[in-house]
Amino acid sequence: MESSIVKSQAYGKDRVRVVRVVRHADGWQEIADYWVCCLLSGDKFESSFTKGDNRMVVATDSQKNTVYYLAKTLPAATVMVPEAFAAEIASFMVNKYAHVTSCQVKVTTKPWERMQFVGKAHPHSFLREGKETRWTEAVVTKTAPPSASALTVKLTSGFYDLEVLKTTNSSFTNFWRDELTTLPDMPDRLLSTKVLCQWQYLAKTLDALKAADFNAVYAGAKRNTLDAFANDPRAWVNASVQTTLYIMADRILGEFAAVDDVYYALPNIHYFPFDLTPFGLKNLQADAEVYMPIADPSGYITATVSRPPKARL
Ligand SMILES: O=c1[nH]c(=O)c2[nH]c(=O)[nH]c2[nH]1
Repeated sequence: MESSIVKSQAYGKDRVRVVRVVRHADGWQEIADYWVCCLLSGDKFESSFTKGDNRMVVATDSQKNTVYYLAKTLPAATVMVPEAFAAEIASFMVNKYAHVTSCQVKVTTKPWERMQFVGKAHPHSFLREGKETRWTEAVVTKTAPPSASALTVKLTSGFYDLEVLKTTNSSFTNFWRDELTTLPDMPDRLLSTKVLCQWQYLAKTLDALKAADFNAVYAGAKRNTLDAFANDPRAWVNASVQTTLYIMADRILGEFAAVDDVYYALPNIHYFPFDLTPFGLKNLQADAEVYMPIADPSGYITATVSRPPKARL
């Protein structure tokens, strides 16, 4: 047992709940509401796993305190953008502790929407809609530990649980057929999915990342997801989930040069027309009007899409 080696380790605090309010002089207020996960790694922590030696362990309680400390002391504009906040927390940790070689910070948020009254935005009241969850993860690593002079950053952002449904313009036909096939061609069907979308930023330094407009990319990823799903005619010709996924990702890469690749996981939440022929009613294929949603099992279509090698800088 004692000869076993620790292949990898990371420890810290998960689900740190922090709410930051920004109060402007004219009464306009903003809110950010986060769950933060902060994890540290470094060889010096190995003995805490293998030898019960905690001397180098920065308590997870102190890591939690740091998140609140930075939420107060960083510029408000940084704290209000999840990507910027995550990258700053991770850099702070690797800069402050020589024995921390890498820090991974994940910030998750269910955004509060500002209330609107007769088209007028309320200055300080918000509404939580049951919409998608936004998250980001910054991993800051020292390239020449213990010095923090050279840092690389891997920044990934995304959203999940964006539920969508369309009642036509989806199909699944001409698929492989053999003795195990029972599904008929579906030239027109309901399509419903719970979108998970994530993208990686091309830039690998904190300075280069500062140029990216993270909120615009997030809004654009969501807009392209919805627009491809509902409106892109390319997704109607051979309108499988696979085709729809590729078009969504291709549009994001086309719009945002800062994005290196895009990953989607799209469950195909089946809505099957209910067979009413025993009651003398036509409800299949072109006659379908009454459906039975099937929670389990669902299809599950995933892909990571990037630019062709020559198009990457
Ligand atoms: O869009 C789809 N892709 C599939 O791979 C598949 N398989 C299936 O049974 N239905 C569907 N729909």
